[in-house]
Amino acid sequence: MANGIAIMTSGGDSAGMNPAIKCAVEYAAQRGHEPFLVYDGLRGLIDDKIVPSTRELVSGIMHRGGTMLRSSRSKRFFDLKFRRQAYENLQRRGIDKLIVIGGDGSFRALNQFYADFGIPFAGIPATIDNDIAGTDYCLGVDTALNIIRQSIDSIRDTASSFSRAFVVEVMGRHCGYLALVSALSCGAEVCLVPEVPYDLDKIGIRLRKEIAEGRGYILAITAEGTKMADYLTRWINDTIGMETRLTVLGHVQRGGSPTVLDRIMAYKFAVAAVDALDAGATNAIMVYRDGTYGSLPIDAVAHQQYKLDPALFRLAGPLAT
Ligand SMILES: Nc1ncnc2c1ncn2[C@@H]1O[C@H](COP(=O)(O)OP(=O)(O)OP(=O)(O)O)[C@@H](O)[C@H]1O
Ligand SMILES: O=P(O)(O)OC[C@H]1O[C@](O)(CO)[C@@H](O)[C@@H]1O
Ligand SMILES: [Mg+2]
Repeated sequence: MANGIAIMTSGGDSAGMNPAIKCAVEYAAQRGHEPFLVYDGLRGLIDDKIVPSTRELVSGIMHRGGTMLRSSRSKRFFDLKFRRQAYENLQRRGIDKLIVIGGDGSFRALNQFYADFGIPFAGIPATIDNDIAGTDYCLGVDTALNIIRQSIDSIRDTASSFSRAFVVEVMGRHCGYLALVSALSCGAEVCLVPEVPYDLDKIGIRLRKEIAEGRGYILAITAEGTKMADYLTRWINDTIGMETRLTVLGHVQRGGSPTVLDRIMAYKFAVAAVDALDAGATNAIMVYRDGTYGSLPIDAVAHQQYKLDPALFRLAGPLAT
């Protein structure tokens, strides 16, 4: 009987992927499976970049950011012809289960693959965007937040020294989670995210009043999904009358050594993924919700809209008005 489990990473890399790879390999072997590694994500699945894993291959990776398996966004995987090629690569090696560490798009890809060829998979949520429905946490978020925190703390030093305003754009695709948590934890004055309506007139009245009372500098955080960074920079400069600079943090947010939280979460998710496959799950996503680990069927995750935590939503209001 085939007992190969292939482990892969897909979509945007995030810190915590490496600890998840290591744990999945080691735990799968302990449970009597033959672990394989897929390099280059879905592209590698198609192009047969699949090797049996050994302890050596996954040693010394715990502290490294990104993914040692590398990742990709593959147009070809949308095409059945290439998915069939991927299936044949797995079949030849006796691989009958997959663990995918990635985001919602990667889960949809593997769900399509399951519908085509019946290869069960378990998904481990890993994306700095924290935009996966059904889970409060995705691997990489804490590390990204710490990098953003460090950057904003540094920007505050120069903002206060020069009595300037700074607009800082953070990643997150359509999700405002990174921006909002960063704004709250860094004490920003303004935060614009796609999920929360904002009112520049009210923000203007508030900032002018604070400046009249002695405010010397301003920190404003925007989520990339608002596409407001350039406009807000000009608006603060011209309307509020404070010299303003823009910093787009960009891909620096995706790198860095995983934090303790990301390492521990990676282990929990990886063990849960192997256990879920052993228990007969066919397309389950590992989740962490209200302090509890569990799994959800793919439809409750990849085809649902992510919703911002209502408590965060309420805290965001004062920063957007
Ligand atoms: N319906 C689908 N059918 C086949 N392949 C798909 C499907 N949806 C997504 N994919 C594949 O999954 C890849 C990864 O998805 P995506 O680029 O959205 O990243 P992600 O996994 O959501 O991670 P992140 O959002 O953090 O970058 C896509 O580039 C594409 O190759
Ligand atoms: O790395 P790429 O392909 O430029 O994609 C950037 C996107 O990926 C993410 O970093 C992760 O999904 C988003 O926050 C960002 O919009
Ligand atoms: Mg995604």
